[in-house]
Amino acid sequence: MSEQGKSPRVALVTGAARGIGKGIALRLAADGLDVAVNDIEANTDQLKGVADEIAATGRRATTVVADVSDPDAVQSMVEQVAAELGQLNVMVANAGIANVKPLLESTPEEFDHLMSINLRGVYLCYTAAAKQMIKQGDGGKIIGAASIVAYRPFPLLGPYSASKWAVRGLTQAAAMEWAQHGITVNAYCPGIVGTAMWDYIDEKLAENEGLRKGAAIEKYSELIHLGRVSVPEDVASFVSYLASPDSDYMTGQSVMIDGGIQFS
Ligand SMILES: NC(=O)C1=CN([C@@H]2O[C@H](COP(=O)(O)OP(=O)(O)OC[C@H]3O[C@@H](n4cnc5c(N)ncnc54)[C@H](O)[C@@H]3O)[C@@H](O)[C@H]2O)C=CC1
Ligand SMILES: CC(=O)C(C)=O
Repeated sequence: MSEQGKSPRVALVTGAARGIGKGIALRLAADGLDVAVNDIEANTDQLKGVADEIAATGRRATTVVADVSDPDAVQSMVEQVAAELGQLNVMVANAGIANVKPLLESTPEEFDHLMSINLRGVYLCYTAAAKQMIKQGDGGKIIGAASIVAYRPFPLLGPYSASKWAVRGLTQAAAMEWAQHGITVNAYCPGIVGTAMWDYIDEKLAENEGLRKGAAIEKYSELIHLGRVSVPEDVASFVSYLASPDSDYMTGQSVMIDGGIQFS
C-alpha cells in the first residue's frame, strides 16, 4: 500500500529485456509503480535481470515471457499480470523489430513478420489491456511505440516506417473509442536511440551504402539539433509523463521525442 492507502498502480512493459523497454520499466518503478516486464523466450535471463533491478528498488515486479504477435499469449499475459499484481493500469506496447532493406528486395514474408510484431502486436496489447481496464472500471493509460518514421519514413526502412505510421493511426482510433472509459491512448516517437536496434540498423545501412561500421549512425546523427544520440532514459522520461495523471487531458497523440530531428 502507498502512503495514501491505495495499492500502487501496475504497469506492463513489452520488449523490456533491454533498450528502451528496460529504460521505461525502470523509470516507472522509480515513479512508484509495480511493473511487469515482458519479452521473448530467448531473452529470459535479461528479462529476469530487469525484474531483479525493479525488485531491488522495493517495487513488486514480475516477468512474462510471451510473443506479442500471438493473441492467446497476449491475453494470457494480461490475465497473469492482473492476477499476480492485482490490476493493470498502464500498458506500454514497446516491443518492436526493424528490417533494413530496399523495398524492391524485401519479401512478403518479411513484411508480414515485421507487421505481426510492430503493428499486430501493438493492436493485441492495446485491446487486451483496454478490455482489462474497462473491466476494472477506473480508466487507464495505454502507450505505444511509434517513431519519427511515423511522420517521415527513412529509406531502406519502408515496411518498418509503415508499421510505425500505422501505430499512429491505431493510437488515434483507440483514443477516440476508449475516451468514454477514461482510458487515454498515446504513442512516443523516438528518433535515434543507441540500442541494439540501432546497432543492427547501422550495420545494415553501412552494408547497403558501402560505409564502415558506425558511419551510418554518425551520418544520421547529424540530423539531431540537440547534438547527441538519444539514450533510453530520454524516452522513458516522456513515457513517465504519459503514464502519470499529469497527462490526463492528452489522448490520441504521437509525440516526437527525438532531440529535434523531425517537426510535426
Ligand atoms: N532505437 C531507436 O532508435 C528507436 C526505437 N523505436 C522503437 O522503440 C521500441 C524499442 O526499441 P529498442 O529498445 O531500440 O529495440 P531493441 O531491439 O533494443 O529492444 C526491443 C525488445 O523487444 C523484444 N521483442 C522483439 N520481438 C518481440 C515479440 N514478438 N514479443 C515480445 N518482445 C519482443 C526484443 O527481444 C527486445 O528485447 C521498438 O518498438 C522500436 O521500433 C522507435 C524509434 C527509434
Ligand atoms: C529505429 C527508428 O525508428 C529510427 C527512427 O531510427
